[in-house]
Amino acid sequence: MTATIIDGKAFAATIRARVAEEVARVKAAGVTPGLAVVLVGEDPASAVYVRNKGRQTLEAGMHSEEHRLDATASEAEVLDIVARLNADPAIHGILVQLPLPDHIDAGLVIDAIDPDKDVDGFHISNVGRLATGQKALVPCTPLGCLMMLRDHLGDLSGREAVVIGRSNIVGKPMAQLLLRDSATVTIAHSRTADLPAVVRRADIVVAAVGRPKMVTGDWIKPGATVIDVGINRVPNGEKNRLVGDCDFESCAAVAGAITPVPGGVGPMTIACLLANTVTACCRAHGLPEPEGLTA
Ligand SMILES: Nc1nc(=O)c2c([nH]1)NC[C@@H]1CN(c3ccc(C(=O)N[C@@H](CCC(=O)O)C(=O)O)cc3)C=[N+]21
Repeated sequence: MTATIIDGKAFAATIRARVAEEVARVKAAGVTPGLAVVLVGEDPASAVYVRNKGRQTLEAGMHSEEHRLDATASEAEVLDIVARLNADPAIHGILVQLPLPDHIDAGLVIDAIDPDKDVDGFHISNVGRLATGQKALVPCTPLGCLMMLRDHLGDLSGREAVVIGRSNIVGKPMAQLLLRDSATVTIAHSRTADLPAVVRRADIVVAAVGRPKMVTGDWIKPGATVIDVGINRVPNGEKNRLVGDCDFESCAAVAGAITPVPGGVGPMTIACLLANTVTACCRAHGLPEPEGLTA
């Protein structure tokens, strides 16, 4: 194995330490950043995420609250909670955990969140602000990926980046961020002709498709930087095991650097959620924004 392992877990800990410093600064100015998470029903895949998020929010010195609703809750009930959180001055960040049950229109709920409290960056106005280069709240997973890429590679300008996956949550905002850093960006997806050949051009590969071990070493240009966003649960004896969208062993034999799963992108996502909450708090109160924690 030749690739450098990009330790997202360790990097995320440094980001959280920076967030804690910023929280202390903001508190000294008389405000405590607050994050509210809304959960509808039980999604086992999200359980670890929710637990870690709540703990790390408190560890950073912020206010944290969880609003749990039954899986049978109506759309109106969810919209009502969002409206109350929008109006609550103690709350600077609102995250509605996805996926929502089928009977609730997720687009409607997301667009009901005050865009200035939308720490997921999923609201249509944050999507538009990012795409047009205005000040936005940026989705946490792509933001975490960008931080790791900048940390590892420095300047991204002129680099060939291939994003595999076109979701609104990862693929599209990732492409926007890479473009803003002047990379040459290709978005590949399930209909891309000769996907391996497209990926082989890339200096930067971001895999966000949700298919275990889909990307193999023969797709990777020697020395490329590989960011594996996939968090796939696959059966492993009695228990489940987490694997990424990349086949780690074969990719690591060719890549210059690669993120592991677990311990790569996942912890950075949570760190960026905390960072976005502090950023949103500073903007709401006209305080200087944290440096190095935004895109
Ligand atoms: N509105 C919304 N925003 C989200 O950002 C969002 C969401 N809904 N729904 C669920 C997914 C999932 N997600 C994860 C984040 C971090 C880890 C994470 O920290 N994973 C660790 C360990 C996980 C483990 O051990 O199971 C790792 O990869 O190392 C996992 C999953 C955010 N999501």
